[in-house]
Amino acid sequence: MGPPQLQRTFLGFDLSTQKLKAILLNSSLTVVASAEVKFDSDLPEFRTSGGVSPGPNKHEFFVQPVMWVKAVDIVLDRLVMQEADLSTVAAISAAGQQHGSLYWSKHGISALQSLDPEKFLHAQIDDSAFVVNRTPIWMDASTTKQCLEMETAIGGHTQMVQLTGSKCYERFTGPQIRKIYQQRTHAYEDAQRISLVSSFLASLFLGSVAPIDFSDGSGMNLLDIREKAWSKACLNACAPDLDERLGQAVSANTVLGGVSEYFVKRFCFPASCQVVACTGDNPSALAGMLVDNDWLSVSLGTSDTLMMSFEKPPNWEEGHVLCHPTQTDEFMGLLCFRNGSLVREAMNNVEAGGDWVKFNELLESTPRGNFGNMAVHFNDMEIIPKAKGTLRWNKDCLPNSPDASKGVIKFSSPQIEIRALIEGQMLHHRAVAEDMGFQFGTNTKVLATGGASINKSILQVIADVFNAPVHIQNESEAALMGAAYRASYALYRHELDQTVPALSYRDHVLSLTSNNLQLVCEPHKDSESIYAPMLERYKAMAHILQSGIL
Ligand SMILES: Nc1ncnc2c1ncn2[C@@H]1O[C@H](COP(=O)(O)OP(=O)(O)O)[C@@H](O)[C@H]1O
Ligand SMILES: O=C(CO)[C@@H](O)[C@H](O)COP(=O)(O)O
Repeated sequence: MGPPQLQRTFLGFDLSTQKLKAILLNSSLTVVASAEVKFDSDLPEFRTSGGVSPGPNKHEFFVQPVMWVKAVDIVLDRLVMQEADLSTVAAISAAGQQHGSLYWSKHGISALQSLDPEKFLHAQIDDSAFVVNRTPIWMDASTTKQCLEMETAIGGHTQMVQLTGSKCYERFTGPQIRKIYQQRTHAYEDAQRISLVSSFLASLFLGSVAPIDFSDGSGMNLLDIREKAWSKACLNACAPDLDERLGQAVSANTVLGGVSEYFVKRFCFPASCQVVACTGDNPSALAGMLVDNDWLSVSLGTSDTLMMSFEKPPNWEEGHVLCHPTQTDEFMGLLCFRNGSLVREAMNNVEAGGDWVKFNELLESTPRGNFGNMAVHFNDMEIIPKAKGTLRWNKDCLPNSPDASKGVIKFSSPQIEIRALIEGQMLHHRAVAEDMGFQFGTNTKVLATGGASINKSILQVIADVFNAPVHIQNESEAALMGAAYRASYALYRHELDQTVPALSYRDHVLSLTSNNLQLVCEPHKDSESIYAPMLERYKAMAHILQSGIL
């Protein structure tokens, strides 16, 4: 047995749309155990599809919070079954899908503080712990009215962008809270505290309601991202007495306190184990990627997201600017595309019987550029641009031709359908990233993560459309790794003699582990000549879909 410091482990979680994942890293930040709980298949009693349920009204999506609590019970049991030694865990942190909100009842807060280690968490943090049992998540797009009201109240969307880094988006937590306040006023009044999904996980481990961190807090249209404090104007525009329900926001590097006695007694965590502020899954993915500012980070989870670091917030009113999770003086740019994996999955089911190997064979059997066939599939209302519908163009369709808005009904083969989907998705992502100010150039490198990043055929299309080499890390789950890395860094800062200068987050992590980047795909030489004109055609197609809903 080595010295105690070398026996310490760090536990990270990622509560994303479809799963709860856990990872245990040793003192050299290498994986020693991992486990996951898939909501649809492991918790069928909640009847989710892709981890969520549609609400009764258009664009409404929700989750029952108890499902997430139950998933925590199960994932910890699964770690123990793998003989993970939880008595070595020095610090815990987590990532959570962004924007979702949980509304704690008075009873829920006292239950958190007095958990009985003889019982499951879900038997104690049950429906009565929350005043809203069908809690909105990021897929919910039903708050257009509240967005307008909030922006109007603070003087328009430019003002909202200046303050919070984003104009009001339907899924952002502020408009969602306002909807609860307006439509379920009693529930809002009874809510003692409001958590994000990330700070909810921190609360379970802490045994009291945990603060929201600046990065995930930037996805609410409530935080002043420059001042790193709730904006009074935005709070007032949202709902009354909101500051006391949110509590003070903190840096993602904050050690919040010791783990709840429940985990010490039930799972043998050491009493010294510290809980570190949790953050959103996208900021956590950026933290897990350990890359510098030349890189474009691409997460292919349920949503496709692009992430980049900025020293100063870019001047664009679409997209999102968040407080950076690890470089505390900097910002991160985030673009989120709703029509990501679920659209690919639907196409895989129809055209390749749900078999990704077959899907890839079909994708690879068509040439780059797809003989001039292109498609845009916004099955659900896309976030940027706000557009819905499907449009297929063959080589003869031109932006000004009379049938441009109808396009063609179906392509002649599954091969063409599949390539048109993947090329169309990546052209969409590139066009929006360029609008945000990301410059694709000879230095650009892409790092891919998330569930679909194991698919090399899709990564090759990204390399070609972005005209940049694509890398992956050894572990395909950057958000999860980021959670455990941050736990290690915050504890290092917490224990550091204050007279000694602290290493940066990246230097700390890289002093313990290597980055393990693997180059997986390089762009073909003719890529730019093929995809530059297609980018213009894509823009015309997206414009047609966008005009359709205006
Ligand atoms: N081989 C594959 N090729 C393409 N997509 C895949 C593959 N394996 C899994 N996926 C996609 O990954 C998605 C889940 O990614 P994940 O990052 O776990 O999601 P989340 O973190 O949002 O819960 C699934 O919706 C699935 O479509
Ligand atoms: O809404 C956003 C980001 O703004 C989503 O990216 C959610 O954070 C869900 O993440 P995944 O489960 O798709 O990783």
